[in-house]
Amino acid sequence: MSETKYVSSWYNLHSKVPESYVQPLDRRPCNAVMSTNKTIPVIDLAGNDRDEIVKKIIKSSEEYGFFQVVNHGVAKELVDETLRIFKEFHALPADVKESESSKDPNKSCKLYTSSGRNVADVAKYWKDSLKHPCPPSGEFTQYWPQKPQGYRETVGKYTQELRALGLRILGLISEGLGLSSDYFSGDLSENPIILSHHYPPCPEPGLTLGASKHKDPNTLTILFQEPNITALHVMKDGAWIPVEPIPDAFVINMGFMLQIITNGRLIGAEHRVVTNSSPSRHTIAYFINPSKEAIIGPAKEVTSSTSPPIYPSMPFGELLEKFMNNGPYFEAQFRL
Ligand SMILES: O=C(O)CCC(=O)C(=O)O
Ligand SMILES: [Fe+2]
Repeated sequence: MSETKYVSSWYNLHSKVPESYVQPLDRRPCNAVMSTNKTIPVIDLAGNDRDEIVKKIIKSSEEYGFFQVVNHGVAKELVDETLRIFKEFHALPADVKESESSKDPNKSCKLYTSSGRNVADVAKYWKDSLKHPCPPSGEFTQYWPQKPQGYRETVGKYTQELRALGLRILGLISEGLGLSSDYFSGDLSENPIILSHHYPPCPEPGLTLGASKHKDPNTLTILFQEPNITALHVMKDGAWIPVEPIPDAFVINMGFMLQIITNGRLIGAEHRVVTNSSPSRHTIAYFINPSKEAIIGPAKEVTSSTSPPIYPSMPFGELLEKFMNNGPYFEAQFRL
């Protein structure tokens, strides 16, 4: 069974995309409206002018909900090694991947395939993803894969570094919004998870998607994209903007929780992933997630009598369930 389960295992046996992977007409990349002149802002985190960096981060997050960072301080060797480990993981025999990713009976760590995120999904997606928690406490590490060799050590180091980078960026965002500098460092960032996505080559990229149009259900995402392949698109003003990979940069995007916390000022932008006829594409998504109990709602510092809360407050666990169950219809329903 596992031999045929993952897209990575069977994609090269077909010259056409199986019917269940063909998207409805209005979602196919071949029919998409692409933006011809916009790009996602790039921010140099090593710049001397801190105020300028803060301003750029806020402006990009208001306009696009996305930006890229360069000179972010995470060692290139560590990023390259982590990407190599994940690529090797997806290239392992299916039964090995399966046993390496199912050590926790509660399924904190899992390898899933072709699945979308919500009720709006009608066709399958051209990808396999490995996902597990990576909290600073080290809890759950005993359930992480042990293959390829060095997985736990490398992914452990990577997730520590990305946590520091994420908190640094959230600190800059807090500064720009008038929140305390440690606003996000407690239960709003307690439960990070890491996802390793593999999008194999696809014989008919015009018909399929690697990931549906979605907003991330978290606070902030730090994405590393394999160089030289463009496939991530961000929605702005009714058109898709491609996010070109920049060597050694990270893509930063606001999650829907940050949109709520900032009372709609920063956008949890919609994005999607297309496929390519070659080569294979790998990405690493680090999700900063609140604890289940953390109360998510507009921060009092960003609301006032003239700018009242537009969203209710509730525990993250409850909010996440509503978000996942209602998909794209959720946001309109959720507004006060
Ligand atoms: O792989 C990508 O380019 C994006 C992945 C993504 O959007 C996600 O994990 O939420
Ligand atoms: Fe996403």
